[in-house]
Amino acid sequence: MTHIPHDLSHVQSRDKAEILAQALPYIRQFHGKTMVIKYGGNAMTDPALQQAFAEDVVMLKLVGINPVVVHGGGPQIEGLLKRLGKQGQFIQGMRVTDAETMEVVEWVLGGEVQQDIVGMINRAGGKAVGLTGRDGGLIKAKKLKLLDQQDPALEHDIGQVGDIVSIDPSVVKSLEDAGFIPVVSPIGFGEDGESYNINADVVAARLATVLRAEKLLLLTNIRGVLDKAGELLTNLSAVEVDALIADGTISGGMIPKIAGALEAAHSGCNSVHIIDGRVPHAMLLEILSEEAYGTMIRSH
Ligand SMILES: Nc1ncnc2c1ncn2[C@@H]1O[C@H](COP(=O)(O)OP(=O)(O)O)[C@@H](O)[C@H]1O
Ligand SMILES: CC(=O)N[C@@H](CCC(=O)OP(=O)(O)O)C(=O)O
Repeated sequence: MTHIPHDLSHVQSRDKAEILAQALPYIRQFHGKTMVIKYGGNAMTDPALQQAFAEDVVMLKLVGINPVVVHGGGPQIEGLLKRLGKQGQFIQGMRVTDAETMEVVEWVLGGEVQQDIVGMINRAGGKAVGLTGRDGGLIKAKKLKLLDQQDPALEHDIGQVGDIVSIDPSVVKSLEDAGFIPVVSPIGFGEDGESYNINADVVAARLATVLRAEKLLLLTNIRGVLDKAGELLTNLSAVEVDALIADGTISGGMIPKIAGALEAAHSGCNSVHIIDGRVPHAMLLEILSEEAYGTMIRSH
């Protein structure tokens, strides 16, 4: 065992106390505010990180902040599709969703993944409640028209992928007010009750807008948005994002993420960040300390 000299352990506990004390102004500033946290499927693969995530969510609630979790589950959907002998296909970061894939999406997101997260938060001492877009009429959707990025006259048919028509946040607000932590699966419902698969970043961004959330945090499996040389871009505006998409620096799953982030920033969400969910307690550090993490998306 390493011996810690008395004076050094003293310094360490003083540092710890300072870190805790630093949180006070943030707790005061954010008390009573709503924060939407997108928990990406890639960020939830490690059990120790899952535990840290659940503890952070409970901690936020206990200090008077209202976290609303929107979860993904892309890799988990991919896993079940593979077992069924199907190969997933994506266009502009959106999964091509035929009827069978839609069934898998509903099982995996609305069932397994949602209930895992609800269970983890509850074991950490919170009171989480799982919702899909059907519950309380939360997410109304219609079929997404996906236009080709190069030729907008060309439309891609990607099946049952949803475009959000409206969000009725009353069920989320009632749960928040009653002390619960809503955990939302990104599944929307159409006029005839048909289900739609919606990218979780898009749902998180729209929910943050409708709830007038103080913050939108998108937890993913990368440090933030990177440039061509792999360097972290610490903050980005719409004009800069357009250029990065046009030259191919931003691609795949980062496209809906950044589009959602921009939408939320434009619609008045005070701060929007893409952060690394692989860092233990990344969310807590971003919210309750002066450190800046990941990429901040600016509205101008
Ligand atoms: N410029 C970029 N900077 C960072 N990641 C990028 C960029 N362009 C594409 N990506 C990809 O986007 C991925 C994050 O999106 P995604 O896989 O959908 O994550 P999540 O499951 O968290 O939503 C990264 O792991 C990376 O592979
Ligand atoms: C239309 C579409 O692409 N839907 C996503 C929904 C899950 C998701 O967004 O998961 P991540 O956040 O882990 O990527 C999908 O089927 O993978």
